[in-house]
Amino acid sequence: MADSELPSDVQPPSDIQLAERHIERPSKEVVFMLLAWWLEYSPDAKDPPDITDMVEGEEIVKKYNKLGALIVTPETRVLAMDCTRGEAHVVQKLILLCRTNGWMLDGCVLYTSRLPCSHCTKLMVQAKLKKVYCLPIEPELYDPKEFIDSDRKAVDKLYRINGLGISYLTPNVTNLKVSPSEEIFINVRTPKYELKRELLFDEEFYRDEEAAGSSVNAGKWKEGHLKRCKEDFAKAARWLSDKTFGEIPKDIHFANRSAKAMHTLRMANILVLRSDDPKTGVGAVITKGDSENEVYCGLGWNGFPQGAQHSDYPRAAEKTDVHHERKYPYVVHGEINALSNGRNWHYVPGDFKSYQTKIPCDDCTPVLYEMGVREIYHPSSDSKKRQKSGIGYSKIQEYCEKKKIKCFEATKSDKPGEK
Ligand SMILES: O=c1ccn([C@H]2C[C@H](O)[C@@H](COP(=O)(O)O)O2)c(=O)[nH]1
Repeated sequence: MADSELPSDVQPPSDIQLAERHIERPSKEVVFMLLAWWLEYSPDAKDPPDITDMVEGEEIVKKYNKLGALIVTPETRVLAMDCTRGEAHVVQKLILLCRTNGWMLDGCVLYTSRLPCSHCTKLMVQAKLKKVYCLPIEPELYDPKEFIDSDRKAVDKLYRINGLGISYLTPNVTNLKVSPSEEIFINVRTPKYELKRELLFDEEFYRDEEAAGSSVNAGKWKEGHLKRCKEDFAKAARWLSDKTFGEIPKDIHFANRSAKAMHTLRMANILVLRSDDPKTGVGAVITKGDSENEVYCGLGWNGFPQGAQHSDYPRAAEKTDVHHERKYPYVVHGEINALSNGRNWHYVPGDFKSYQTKIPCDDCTPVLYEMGVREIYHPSSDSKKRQKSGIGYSKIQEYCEKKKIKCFEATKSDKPGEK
């Protein structure tokens, strides 16, 4: 709910109360899993075509689900991410993209929305990935039913022989905050959208896995585990559909590229979950290329420098006017983190886009420009709030007027949001 919508007797928390607040942040694993899930909903995502194989003299037609996937380095940086877009399976494509760029994948972790098929798994082993996390939903290969079991056995063998770890991960969203920058999505209430994803596995599955001593789901399934997993999954699906992932509202525009741009902006909104700024979370996604072939290059959120403990730096914005006693000199901005975490940079000036949950400040605008960002997508900006902030936000206007950067503002009006 926006401040202006608060009932008159309810005061928003003061700057100091905010600064003292303990922030519940989901783990990076949870955020990566949510991103993999969200990537399945990309307007670009497409189920790959069927593959026909000969098995025991008979033709079988194998059907596959699309999925979302991220490859994450041991230092927890996202090296590559995408959804299945067409013919090639996304896991294969991402691994090959990394390898052909000369990036070693030893010890990297893969987050996928579904258990990858054997075609993808053997490449994961070959690339020396360390671990795979996926949602406990229907696997990538889903038909014919009688073949699923056989492919799972092949996948399981690949995991077991090569010591590749796999866990089903149900994102736990119990304490997730609603960030101030989520207001754009809350102002325009998203129609309730039921996620059509069902937990695949039933009691029978868990029992079989245990009996087989399978490395998939290795470990004992304790009494009550399945129940908790089901509850967590239902909660996560509800959270995704209500708070962040609802159907893209028809009345928010980004000129004529609304669906894809809104999808990426919402991805930036998921990243806000990891911000440790007590007042304003900022998420940013840097991409490259035109909308047909847009590649995700870097993800970031604002926060105190790595390794910072709660009391290491001043956390308030307005408590004092003394520069070094406020949070501003210490917080690393979302876009800067996205730029510095980015890989996939074949440096082509002018080719990059930034999707961010706040307009860029006067420090970030020139950096974005000089790093090659030429388009910025952001939610509608509240100028009253900007004036209250300890940072300036006027330079972006100047860059737009000089046609150095184009800004696209998500607006609720009938008119396209280009400025
Ligand atoms: O371009 C920008 C501008 C600001 N941020 C960050 C910096 C701070 O952590 C917050 C702003 O805090 P206020 O208390 O709302 O002034 O946003 C950023 O990441 N990128």
